[in-house]
Amino acid sequence: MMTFSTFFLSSTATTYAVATVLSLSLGMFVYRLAFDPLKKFPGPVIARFTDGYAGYHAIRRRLHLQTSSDLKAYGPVYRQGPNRLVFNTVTALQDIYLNPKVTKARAYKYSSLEGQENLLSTLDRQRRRQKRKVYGRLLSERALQAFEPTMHAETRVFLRQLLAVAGTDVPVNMTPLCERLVTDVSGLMAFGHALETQSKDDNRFLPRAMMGRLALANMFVAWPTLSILGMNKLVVWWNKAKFDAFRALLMRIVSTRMSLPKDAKVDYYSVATTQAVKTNDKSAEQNQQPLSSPESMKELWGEATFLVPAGGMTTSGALTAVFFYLSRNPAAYARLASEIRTTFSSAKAIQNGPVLASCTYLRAVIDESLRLSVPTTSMPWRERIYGEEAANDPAASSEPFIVDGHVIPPGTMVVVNTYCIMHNEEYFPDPFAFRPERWLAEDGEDEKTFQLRRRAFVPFGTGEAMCLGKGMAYLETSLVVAKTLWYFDFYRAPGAAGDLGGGATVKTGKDPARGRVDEFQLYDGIVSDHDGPGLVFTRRSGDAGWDDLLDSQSCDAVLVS
Ligand code: HEM
Repeated sequence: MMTFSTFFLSSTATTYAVATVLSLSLGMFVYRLAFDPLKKFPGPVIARFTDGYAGYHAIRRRLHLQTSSDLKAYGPVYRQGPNRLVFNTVTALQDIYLNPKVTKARAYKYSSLEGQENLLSTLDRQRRRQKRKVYGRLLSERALQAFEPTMHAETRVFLRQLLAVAGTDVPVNMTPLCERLVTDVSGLMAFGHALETQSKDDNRFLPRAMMGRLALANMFVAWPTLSILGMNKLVVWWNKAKFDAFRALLMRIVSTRMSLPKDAKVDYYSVATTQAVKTNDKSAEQNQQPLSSPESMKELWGEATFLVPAGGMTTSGALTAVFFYLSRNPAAYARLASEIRTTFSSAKAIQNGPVLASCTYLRAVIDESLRLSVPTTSMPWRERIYGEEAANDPAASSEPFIVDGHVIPPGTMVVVNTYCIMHNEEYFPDPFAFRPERWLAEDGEDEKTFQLRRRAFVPFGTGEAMCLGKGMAYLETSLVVAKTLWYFDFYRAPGAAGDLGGGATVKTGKDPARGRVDEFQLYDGIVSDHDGPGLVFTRRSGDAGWDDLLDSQSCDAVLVS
């Protein structure tokens, strides 16, 4: 039984605790309202006190939509968290991402769910440069040339699946189909591993598992307090079976590859190890020696958790967006189909080179789809260099950090969101309309306006963390779209199956920001998720040279249920 003295002591302790919390909260409240260096910036009141505002919308996978409507409400700069500012101009892009004294924000470290280190979560600039060098070699033009036959082979499997349903009126959900294609390409590029998700069931959980992880990572970057409170561990524990399966598969891929000689395949593994020797970098060489040690295994697995989704899920977003917009814009569809069918003489002739590059309408369709439904809606937060780096560069620290004419206080994170700037009416009039012609300068527009639009087009980011896979993404998307149009015609499926992927459907619910039926819907994540479109395929008229595909083994397309 509680004695009077223990009751008195505990109630006194409780009173002190409550009083302390209350005064700290009151102090914080007064500071945020009266003395906070960011107090002049507009924004939702709650965002002055907590990252929970952005976190809430990230959890609901609509942070890009909320950011877009907040920018309309508050103007071209607003405060999204206690130390976060969102901008939306091309000058801000330049001031932030092309400033050598600005670096990836510390919030990126929360993108690592299980403590693994990879290019995405690495903050040290020296280490990032080393890692980017390896990725740069893997994704160089020469390496892509060597890898192109693999892309063709995987695309053939994809086309065979379409062939199996062509003419049947059975609707195909393009999301799983495209995800499997790009996951297989990505697995081969990363570790020379045939995941075979297109043709077999075993590893088919992988694309969805990757998407789930990328959504969680995005949530923790938006609201780091969740991670600090250990929610990331709770999420991993709660989804143990899924995390274990994902980890086991990637570990298997990595260890299988490590058991082969490094030059057995042209992939990330061979490039990473060769790089260590070529650079004559002592530490890299030392790292290379114990490649079978757990340390290297851990490092490779960490990189795999970035590389496989970065190389795959992004391109799946691009492909599905192109299929969605083409199926809803008959004039653009007809012009592109004609371009492909008159430029090439056979499906085999569709390959990387000057002829593919001459398909300017194809490129315009891809760019307009990337603009409207960008595969990475996440916020690429940046901040001014800090810590040791800042200490070693006193000149940089003494210069003010200015974005769009605003002096940014130290420790503030700044961002331009790709979805928002690519829907900014100032650069893209009628921003939700699908108009590939924007990219062809066909409407007699002046050069200055056209160039400004190009500067605002940043689906691959800009600056020192800019995408290194841009060439691969354009090549893969161009090959798949061109070959599909070479063999087939496709249409929006009738009924509810045809609504898949657009706004104002059962899936998008009553969210007013998801009311545009002709906008391919994105679900915010480090890589944005999507579903659909639901399409019906037929063999196209004329001689498409079917022999190349007719030797097809059994196919297994993904139908809209
Ligand atoms: C349409 C497809 C793609 C889109 C829209 C896209 C978009 C992006 C964006 C926006 C970034 C910058 C992130 C930031 O600033 O924090 C990025 C970085 C990167 N992407 Fe892509 N990407 C695509 C395809 C690919 C492919 C196929 C690869 C191949 C592996 C790839 C590899 C990378 C790498 C290595 C980085 C650098 C990350 C860093 O330095 O932190 N991407 N990508």
